[in-house]
Amino acid sequence: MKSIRLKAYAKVNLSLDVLGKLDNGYHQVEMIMQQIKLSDDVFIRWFPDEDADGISITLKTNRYYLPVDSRNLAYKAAQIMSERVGHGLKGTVRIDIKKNIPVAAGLAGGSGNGAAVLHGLNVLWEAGLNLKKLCSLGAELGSDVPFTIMGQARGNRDLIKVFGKDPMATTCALAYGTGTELKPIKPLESPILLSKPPLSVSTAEVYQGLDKEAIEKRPDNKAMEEGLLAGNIDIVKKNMVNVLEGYTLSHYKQVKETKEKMIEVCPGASVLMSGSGPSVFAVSQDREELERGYKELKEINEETYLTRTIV
Ligand SMILES: C[C@](O)(CO)[C@H](O)COP(=O)(O)OP(=O)(O)OC[C@H]1O[C@@H](n2ccc(N)nc2=O)[C@H](O)[C@@H]1O
Ligand SMILES: Nc1ncnc2c1ncn2[C@@H]1O[C@H](COP(=O)(O)OP(=O)(O)OP(=O)(O)O)[C@@H](O)[C@H]1O
Repeated sequence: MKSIRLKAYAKVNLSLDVLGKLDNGYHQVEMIMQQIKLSDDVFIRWFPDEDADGISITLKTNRYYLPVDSRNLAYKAAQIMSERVGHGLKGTVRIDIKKNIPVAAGLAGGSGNGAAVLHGLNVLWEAGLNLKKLCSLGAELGSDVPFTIMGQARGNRDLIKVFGKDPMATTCALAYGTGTELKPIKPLESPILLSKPPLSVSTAEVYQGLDKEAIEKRPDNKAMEEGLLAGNIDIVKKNMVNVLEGYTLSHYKQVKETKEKMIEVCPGASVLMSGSGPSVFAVSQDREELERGYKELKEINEETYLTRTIV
C-alpha cells in the first residue's frame, strides 16, 4: 500500500471582474485569487491488487450530506486520473476527506479536494505530470480547480519536493479566461477574518443573475497587482472589489448583514464577499481588530474563522 496526505487549502477572491459571456454560458472573468490556511485534509491510499479488475475508487468524508460517488469532485478526479494515466493499473484508490472548509461557500472547498486527488495519484502512481498538465486536467473538473492545484503545490511539503522550482507553484494568481488561465502574482501576507452565514448560494445562479444587472463598480486589477508586488497592503485593500457581490448581497439578506457587521466591528479592514458567496472576509494589518471581529461574528455565524494567507 502507498499513501499520501495532502492539505487542500481554501481560496478567497481578492478581486473579481466579469468581462463578458461566452457562447457556452460561461463568463469571462479577471480575478485575483489568494490561498488561505483554512484547509481540508485529504488522505489518499493506493492498494495495488494484481487480481483486481482494473481500478476501483472508494471515498469517505466527515460530512454525511456530501455525495461519495462521481458527483464528488474528489471521486471524479480519481476517475479522470484512472482514465488518463491509470492504464494497466489494478487495485483500489481509497480517499478519506476531513472537511474543515465550509461547503458551497465561495471558498473552492470541493475544487481543492479534486485538486488534491489529482496531485496525490500523480505522486502515488509516479505518473510524472507537470503542473501545466495537472491544471489542464483540473479545468475539466471545475473553473477553480487549476488555481487550487497551483496553491497546493506550494503549500504541501510532499509537493514542494516535486514542483518547488516551478514558478506556477504559487499561492496567489491573476485568473482569466473562465478562471482557468493563471498568471502567478506575489502573494498577500495578511491575517484574514472569514465568516459564512448559514446558507448556500449557487454559483450558476449568481453568474446568471449578473447578466440581468448593470455592473456598478469594477476592480482595478492592474493596481491590485502593483500593490501586491510592492507589498503595499493599503493599495490591495483599496482595490478589493467583486462584481458578483451586487447580486448576492441584494438577494441574500444574511450575506449583506454579515458584510455590514464585519465593516462595523472591523472599521480599519477592507471587507469583501469571496467568489459567488456567501462567505465574507476581512483583510487588515491589525490582527487585534480581526480578533475582536472574530468574537462578534462568531455570535452570528457559527462558521467564522480567524486564519491567514499562505505566502
Ligand atoms: C465564482 C468563482 O468561484 C470565483 O473563483 C468561480 O468563477 C466559479 O468556480 P467553480 O465553482 O469551480 O465553477 P464551475 O463549477 O466551473 O461552474 C459552476 C457554474 O458557474 C458558472 N460559471 C462558472 C465559471 C465561469 N467563468 N463562468 C460561469 O458562468 C456556470 O454557470 C457553471 O455552470
Ligand atoms: N469534495 C467536495 N466537497 C464539497 N462539496 C463538494 C465536493 N464534491 C462535490 N461537491 C459539491 O459541490 C458543491 C459546491 O461545493 P464547494 O464547497 O466546492 O463550493 P464553493 O466553495 O462555493 O466552490 P467555488 O468557490 O469553487 O464556487 C456542493 O453543493 C457539493 O454538493
